[in-house]
Amino acid sequence: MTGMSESAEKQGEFVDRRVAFLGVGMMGEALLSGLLRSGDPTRIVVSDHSAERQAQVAEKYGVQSATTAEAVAGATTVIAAVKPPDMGALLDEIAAGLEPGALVISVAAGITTAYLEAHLPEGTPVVRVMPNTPALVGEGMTAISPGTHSESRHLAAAQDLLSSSGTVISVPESKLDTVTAISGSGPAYVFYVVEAMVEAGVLLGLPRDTSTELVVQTLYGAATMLKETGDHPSLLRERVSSPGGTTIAALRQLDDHKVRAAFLTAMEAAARRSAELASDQG
Ligand SMILES: NC(=O)C1=CN([C@@H]2O[C@H](COP(=O)(O)OP(=O)(O)OC[C@H]3O[C@@H](n4cnc5c(N)ncnc54)[C@H](OP(=O)(O)O)[C@@H]3O)[C@@H](O)[C@H]2O)C=CC1
Ligand SMILES: O=C(O)[C@@H]1CCC=N1
Repeated sequence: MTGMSESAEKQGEFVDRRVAFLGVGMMGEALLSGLLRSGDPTRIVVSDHSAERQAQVAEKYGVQSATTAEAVAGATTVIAAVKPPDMGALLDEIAAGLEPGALVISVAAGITTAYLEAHLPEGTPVVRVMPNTPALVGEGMTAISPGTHSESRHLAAAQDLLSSSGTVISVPESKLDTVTAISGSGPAYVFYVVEAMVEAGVLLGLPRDTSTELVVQTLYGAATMLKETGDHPSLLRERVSSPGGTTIAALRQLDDHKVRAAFLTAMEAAARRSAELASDQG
């Protein structure tokens, strides 16, 4: 520990010395990759049920690899990135080995802070977060909510850690199932739309790589316009739709096929499923 972090710790700040990732599947790897954009690989350790996966990720990112117990020993922050049904067993496995004062961050959909706290030693600070996979390229969207024993310094530490992988906002935990439905699962809806548009290009006779380039750059350009101008999407859509033109002809078909309603129903289903995942764990 440096002299500077010692004095920060004495002043009651949360000093993050070692971060353990438990579970480095799709989401764990995305967050790890984001964290390494500003973090020091020597203070990160990864562990996974799959020894092959653990070794592969450790080698790719130049971080330490360890068993779950070894990873947790000495960790000031533990990031639990296993599937919701695996969370209870993981928490029970690590509870006894957690360092006093260690912060536990869970990324699992639906798993509440109350559930996390019930499986960890009394007083453990926990933060429930809902990230998304664009964290892999530093463009993630993460919402965070504190548990009962999480103080502002813990929330700030979680925010600091996750901000290297993109934007971070704080929301009440009651909103996290909705966040999961919108931004957590959101990249999948976007990829689905991209697939459909690429297929349309192929149907209309374009080579697949040309169609893909057209769609991906269009998506990137449209997202950048939304972000940089701050204009309402309806306004931006209207600017593309010439009277009697091509765009309005297509949009009419999307309305006829109730695509907007389908999106609303789909995201309601995702939010409902997130809430069910909590009750599935008892
Ligand atoms: N994928 C996404 O876009 C997002 C996922 N999430 C959340 O992230 C979590 C992980 O999802 P995702 O990365 O997609 O899932 P993955 O299945 O890709 O990754 C989970 C990894 O954890 C391993 N694992 C299971 N139990 C343990 C354990 N006790 N100790 C160490 N490793 C373990 C699994 O190994 P094995 O397969 O061998 O069991 C697997 O390699 C989920 O809770 C999900 O809700 C949140 C936001 C977005
Ligand atoms: O599909 C899931 O359950 C996870 C949570 C959000 C994105 N992927």
